[in-house]
Amino acid sequence: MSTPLLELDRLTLGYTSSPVVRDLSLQVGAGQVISLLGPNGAGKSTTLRACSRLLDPMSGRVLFRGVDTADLSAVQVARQGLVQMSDERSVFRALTVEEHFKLRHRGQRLDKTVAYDYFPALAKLAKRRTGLLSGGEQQMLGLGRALARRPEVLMVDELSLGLAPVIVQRLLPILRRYADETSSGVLLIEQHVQMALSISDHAYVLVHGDLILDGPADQLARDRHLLTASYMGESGGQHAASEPTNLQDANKP
Ligand SMILES: Nc1ncnc2c1ncn2[C@@H]1O[C@H](COP(=O)(O)OP(=O)(O)OP(=O)(O)O)[C@@H](O)[C@H]1O
Repeated sequence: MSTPLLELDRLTLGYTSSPVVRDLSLQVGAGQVISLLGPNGAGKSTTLRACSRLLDPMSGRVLFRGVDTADLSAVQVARQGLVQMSDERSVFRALTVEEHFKLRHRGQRLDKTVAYDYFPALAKLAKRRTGLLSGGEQQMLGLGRALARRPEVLMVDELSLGLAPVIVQRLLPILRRYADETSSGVLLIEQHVQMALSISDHAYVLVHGDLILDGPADQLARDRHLLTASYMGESGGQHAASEPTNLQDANKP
């Protein structure tokens, strides 16, 4: 198998001496959309912080294109293409949509043609001040700006925050298309679980910092009971002492 674009290798993370994510291994391959699911406080955002180099691992490694990122700064990993959609969410209300693409992002140029290709509606709104955009349009601009950085792995934490499900349903497939068309990877945190699974190849479920379950997204989408049970900590054992349930392994003869 080729080297994954992003690999978390037995990652343990925390803010104090007690870890909030334990021994997490996960992979994002070229052209894959991977969901990281789990209830509130499970450690999902903490995991993305470590990938973005905003938090040093207590143990374990984050590898980008097979290279340990431990010696890289947050700006360096982002420049190399491991990008978290974050501050793109905030818009400058007095600037137009077009003007947002002239702003560099931590020194990186934005390619507005990429954003307009994925969101033709943005091109039509180019001259509008962003203070006058709807919440969905602002999120479109945020995602458009993240894609305009041409990430090799894009990490998205709760695209749906504050948005109506119908808008999320329109935005999420863009991530699928981006992965398919550019062979980039996407690592997605999303509370709309079924919507996330519908665009994902594979999903991992974290509960209280432990990987409880992982498997092909279509299989998890079909087995809602297993997914619900995992959120309740009933699948594969509750804490690190037990092995996580891997649906692919479980199905091997
Ligand atoms: N800056 C911080 N300092 C100390 N503890 C933190 C910090 N940020 C998060 N935590 C704690 O780490 C744990 C995991 O939080 P995290 O935000 O990663 O969870 P999450 O799965 O993303 O949750 P949610 O879905 O609610 O966003 C929680 O117990 C949280 O209170």
